[in-house]
Amino acid sequence: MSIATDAVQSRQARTLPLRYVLPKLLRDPLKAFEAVGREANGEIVRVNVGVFRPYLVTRPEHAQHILRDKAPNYRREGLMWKPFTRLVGQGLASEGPSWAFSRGILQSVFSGKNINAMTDEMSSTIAEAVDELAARTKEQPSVDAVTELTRIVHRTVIRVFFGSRISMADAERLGKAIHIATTSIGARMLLPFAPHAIPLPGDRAFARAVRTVDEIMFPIVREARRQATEDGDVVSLLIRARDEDGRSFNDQQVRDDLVGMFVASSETTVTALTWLWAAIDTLPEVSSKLYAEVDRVVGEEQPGREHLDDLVYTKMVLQELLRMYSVGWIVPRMVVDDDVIDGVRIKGGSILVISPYLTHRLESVWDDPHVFDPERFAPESGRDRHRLAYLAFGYGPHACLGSSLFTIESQLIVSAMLRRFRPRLGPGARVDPQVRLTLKPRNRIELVLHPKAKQA
Ligand code: HEM
Repeated sequence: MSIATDAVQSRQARTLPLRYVLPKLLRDPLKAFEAVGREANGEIVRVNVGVFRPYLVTRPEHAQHILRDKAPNYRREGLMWKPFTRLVGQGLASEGPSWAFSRGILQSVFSGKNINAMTDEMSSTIAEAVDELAARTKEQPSVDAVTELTRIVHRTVIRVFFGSRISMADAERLGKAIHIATTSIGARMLLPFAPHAIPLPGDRAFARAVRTVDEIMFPIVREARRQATEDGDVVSLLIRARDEDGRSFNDQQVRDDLVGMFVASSETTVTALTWLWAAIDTLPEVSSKLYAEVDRVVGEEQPGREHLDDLVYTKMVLQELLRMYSVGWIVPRMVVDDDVIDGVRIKGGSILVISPYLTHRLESVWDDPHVFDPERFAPESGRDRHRLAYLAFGYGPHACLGSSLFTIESQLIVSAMLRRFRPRLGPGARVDPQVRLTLKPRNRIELVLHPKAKQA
């Protein structure tokens, strides 16, 4: 389908009124969001949520217009990003030349042979962490999924990012400080117009957490620059990296983008892997196929680079997981100049939200979208789908830089866990998504790590 952009024949977007949205929004925000998606039915609408009326975009063709064809007109900035830059600086979370510089450097670091070296580091770290978990849960197999997956993912990310440049104690402090910073920022993001002179809940915790991050990060970066080694940890890679014009990062930029990547990579991965066990718990056909693949491909070995190509079904399950539980459930943009998309006028200066969560539930795009079915991602299927039918990692100039790292890390974590356990949800565990910066489980998810029987 081509997108008509003719201003003369254009019309206003239909607005879904506050009285329609608000009661549902208060009862259950995600259900309300789904109801809004059904009502919009692929059309571009404005959603009246009181203080502002963002455009909501769900159709793949419309998303392509925004994320790729006219990307410069839809900037990933806006008031809601401002507080975030105090934690991650002016590189990745900004737009324009400083973002392009960061993106160029990071793209060169997170590619090709560096990813292979990172995979080897991840493989041994994950195996160690899961073996420790197995030893700890011998007597008491019931655990909190988020706590244990956070342990595994943080340890892995910290090893890949810092190598041996950080002590265990500082690694733990850093993980905690970044967690506090990202969770205490909520009020500022919800009230983007509030001046900084007016204190908001979370401000002090946020400022303390950022100070802790700086106290840990700057000495590591300075020491790595002084030593100038050829090591493969991300700190060293960032210090050595050059963009196309031969420019390199200063210490502040290394610190900022490391923190940015840590934030982008940790919570997303933990949340996705928490959903996994919940999603397959009631689907014996999916789980037994997954177990059989891991048993056949990995068996008793330590999951590593050599197994990845054969963990095909595991990868399909992860793709389907991010279709149904799109951790990045909305992708917001600021509209720069007036535009017309498919006959609908879009006003410059307004906010527009693309929703992977809703795109992934469009009946016109996906067969039985509410059914968890990894076969949609079988190597031979899905050829007739629009490229942007699947938006889990965004698209265009801002597309996720960590999608391959996520897939590799998750294939390794899932297979390392299935080498030791048959995880099941605890009795009475409820799986209820909650909308935050990412789509998270509302309640504690208890996992029972039944030990896997030894293979004959
Ligand atoms: C479940 C895992 C993940 C999901 C669902 C996810 C999703 C996304 C999405 C939707 C975007 C696009 C945002 C936009 O267009 O505004 C994005 C951007 C980004 N992601 Fe991920 N991501 C994941 C894991 C990772 C990992 C592991 C890393 C790093 C190692 C990472 C690094 C980034 C970065 C740096 C960007 C910003 C790129 C830019 O603005 O140029 N992500 N991610």
